[in-house]
Amino acid sequence: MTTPVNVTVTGAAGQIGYALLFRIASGAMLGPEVPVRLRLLEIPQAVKAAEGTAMELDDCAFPLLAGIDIHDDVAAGFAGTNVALLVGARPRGAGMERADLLEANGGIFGPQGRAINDHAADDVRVLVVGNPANTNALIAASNAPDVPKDRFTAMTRLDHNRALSQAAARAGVPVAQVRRLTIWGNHSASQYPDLFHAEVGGRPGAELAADTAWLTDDFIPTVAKRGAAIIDARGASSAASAANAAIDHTRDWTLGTPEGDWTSAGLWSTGQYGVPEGIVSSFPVTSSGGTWDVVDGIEIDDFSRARIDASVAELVEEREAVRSLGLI
Ligand SMILES: NC(=O)c1ccc[n+]([C@@H]2O[C@H](COP(=O)([O-])OP(=O)(O)OC[C@H]3O[C@@H](n4cnc5c(N)ncnc54)[C@H](O)[C@@H]3O)[C@@H](O)[C@H]2O)c1
Ligand SMILES: O=C(O)C[C@H](O)C(=O)O
Repeated sequence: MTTPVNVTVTGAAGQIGYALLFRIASGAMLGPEVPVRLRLLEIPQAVKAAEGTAMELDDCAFPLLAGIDIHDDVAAGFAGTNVALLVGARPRGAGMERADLLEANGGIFGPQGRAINDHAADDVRVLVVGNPANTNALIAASNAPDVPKDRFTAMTRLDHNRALSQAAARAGVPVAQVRRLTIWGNHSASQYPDLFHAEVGGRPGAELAADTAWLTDDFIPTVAKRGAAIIDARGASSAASAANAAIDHTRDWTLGTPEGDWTSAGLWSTGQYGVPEGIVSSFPVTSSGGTWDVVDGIEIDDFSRARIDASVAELVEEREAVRSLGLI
């Protein structure tokens, strides 16, 4: 039997955790042949709820599920981990300023980065879902000096999937006929969903984007503010779609992206497309052999440049804030 892959999920007793764990255990993330051992990492108050989820996982009798461990200690939670999904984060509370949120999350992602550095497997791959996802990924990566920076990613796949769906609806084509869309920048309202290089129903995405009123007043804000719209409608942030995006991201990272397409992921910038080095920004990416590569050679016009720059400026500000707090 193949050796099980160790998958750690933080915030396992939360909403996203509940939508995520069963799909990982079913084989949707790493493939139908790969057994998984789940490590659920929670804060002490939520361990009992995680135990309930583990009971339900047992009750599914998933053939690929090789074991479940529950931890409230970061070192144990990441021991030997191959895939770490960092979902648990501190939500913004009433009266909390952005700096308070960054500081509270620094208290989570700094120690988790150090624990990954010291205890995870050599091939560890990390996806940060908990918000602010890009800067939390930056904090975790900065606290893991022995782990290559390209192993830390932030999730913008949900934004990417939202953009695919909006573009397909506009063109009246199935979502499978939308390819090569890009989310640039931050997983926040400043992100830039770029249709100009996409293909939609066999036609250039630039044809859809030529309707500037629709592009700027509808498509871009609908995608960028979708998270807030879901919170408004559900009274809670997106969970099943976020879990689905985490599955998509990790599956593509591990098994590769389809030929002729690309996707979006938050990666440690090495300066591509004028994005400053050392921030975690979303880029157009392909994956093969377990490595993300930023797609080369995309021409960026003035319209796109201004929007990419604005989102990147927000990431640089977040980096300065966490730097001044001593978190990186
Ligand atoms: N990147 C994205 O696209 C995206 C999309 C949706 C939600 N999110 C974010 O994902 C995060 C989780 O969302 P949710 O709806 O599951 O929240 P939730 O409040 O339902 O669950 C969060 C869980 O994290 C746990 N937790 C808190 N601190 C922890 C720590 N230090 N270690 C381990 N676990 C800890 C909590 O006990 C809780 O069970 C939020 O930050 C949310 O904003 C990101
Ligand atoms: O939790 C949020 O603030 C929103 C979430 O990041 C989302 O995009 O759905």
